[in-house]
Amino acid sequence: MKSQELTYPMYINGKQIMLDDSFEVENPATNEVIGRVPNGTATEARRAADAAHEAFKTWSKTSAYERAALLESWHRVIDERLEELAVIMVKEQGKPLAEARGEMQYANSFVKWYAEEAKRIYGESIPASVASKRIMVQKQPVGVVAAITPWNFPAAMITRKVAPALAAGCTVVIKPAEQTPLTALLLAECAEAAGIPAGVINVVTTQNPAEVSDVWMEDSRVKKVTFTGSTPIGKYLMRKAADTVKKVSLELGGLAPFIIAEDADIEAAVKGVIVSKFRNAGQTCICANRIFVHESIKKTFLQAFQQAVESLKVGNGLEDGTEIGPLIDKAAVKKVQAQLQDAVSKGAVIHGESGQNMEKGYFMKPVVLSGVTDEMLCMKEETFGPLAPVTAFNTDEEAIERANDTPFGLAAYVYTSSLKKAVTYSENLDYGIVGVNDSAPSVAQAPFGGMKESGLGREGGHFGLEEFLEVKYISLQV
Ligand SMILES: NC(=O)c1ccc[n+]([C@@H]2O[C@H](COP(=O)([O-])OP(=O)(O)OC[C@H]3O[C@@H](n4cnc5c(N)ncnc54)[C@H](O)[C@@H]3O)[C@@H](O)[C@H]2O)c1
Ligand SMILES: N[C@@H](CC=O)C(=O)O
Repeated sequence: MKSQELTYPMYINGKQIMLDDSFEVENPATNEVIGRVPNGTATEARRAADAAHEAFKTWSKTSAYERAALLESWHRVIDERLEELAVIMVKEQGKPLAEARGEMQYANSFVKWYAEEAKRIYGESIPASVASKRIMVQKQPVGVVAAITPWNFPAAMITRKVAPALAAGCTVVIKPAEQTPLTALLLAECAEAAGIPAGVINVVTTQNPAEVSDVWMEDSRVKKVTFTGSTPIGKYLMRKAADTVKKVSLELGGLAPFIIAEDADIEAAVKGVIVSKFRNAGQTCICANRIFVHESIKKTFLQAFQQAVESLKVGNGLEDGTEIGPLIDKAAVKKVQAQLQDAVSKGAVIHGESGQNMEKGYFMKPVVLSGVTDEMLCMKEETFGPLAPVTAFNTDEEAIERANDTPFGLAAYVYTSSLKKAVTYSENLDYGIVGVNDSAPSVAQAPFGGMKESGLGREGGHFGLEEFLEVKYISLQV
């Protein structure tokens, strides 16, 4: 169904670029086309890399204070246009408006934090072994950065990369996900309004991601690729990066265990798991994917959990009170349904109403499953949807072993009232992020990222800035 077909230009070297070929952006709640964007090709990818390369020559030489001031200004403009950004995000991505506002605040917190951090890129002076020498260590920007981002957090996954890159003195070429290009383009418009010079931020929209990214991966002027998305595409980009030995940061898939120990505060655990499991309709890389509950409290937990899940309102993200929006597309719904069918065919039990679709849009009601075993697909593959599989465990050792038995290692959660258990779990879970009695750990100042096949490098905090800096050692004979 078509309603409004405004075409939004992409953004290269401070210019708005339109192409004859464009593609539709769909509202996953209504199936309406909410706009079109240019279908960029290798030509636009090259133009963007040329612009970023040229802009790097001057941007990398600006003072940290100039870059900080421009990032502060970007933060101000985003803040002024926050509601507009949140609404466009709901329309193209589907999340409830309150969550979209929350994402915009989270996204903008990276811009603010790295505006401040730009001024703290310190070098070092190291004592030399002879009196006639001085050892100096400087930090320099790596160069042009290619940023490839997913649809689930259309703003935050961009600012979490671009703000530290700019603070370090790098310039960027961005390829947003084809499902959610509008938020990215609006962020670039805000950057231009903030006075960030032409060529420093470039956005190429495309329906052919490999065509665009291949140009950047083969271009030796692009010194770094920073990617958030699925593990298979992350591995593909890592292989491609090898030819020109680019620096690589990867934020990939997860399979988060959510462990509720026998001494947990059940009410807090239910609240925590609701926040973790159903944020963005379950389409968050750190969403609880596998819920492990101690056998002794399983019955009480399941009852309270089911009751809380039944009260969640599913609907269009722009309607008041909506807590769960649609999934991003038909393929996403099919994937979750396949996991549900697989689990039921292997003996899992559905609690309450099962997850049928609504009339329009890619909606799915949240589903709670019990009697789940580790052989079921939902315990092995990232779900990315509102399916909550619950399994019981008997000892902490068993929970840790089963939680670690996966190639993924992004986020894990444990609810307990014992300090000893909190320490044992957090030290033994092979995950980059562990939330202890905390189901919402993401903040701008902390290192976000995964172990094993969940990624390489960290975003956020001073760790996130170092990913965009080279270390240069200068040996000075005086
Ligand atoms: N670890 C994190 O911080 C984090 C954050 C958000 C999402 N994710 C993960 O992202 C996945 C969901 O996002 P998705 O479905 O958009 O992932 P995806 O890998 O399909 O797409 C991510 C980006 O890669 C692009 N892409 C796809 N094929 C490509 C190719 N051949 N070459 C270059 N680029 C290509 C897409 O256009 C998009 O921009 C989940 O696995 C989720 O866990 C991880
Ligand atoms: N939601 C994550 C990003 C991955 O989906 C975050 O909390 O930053």
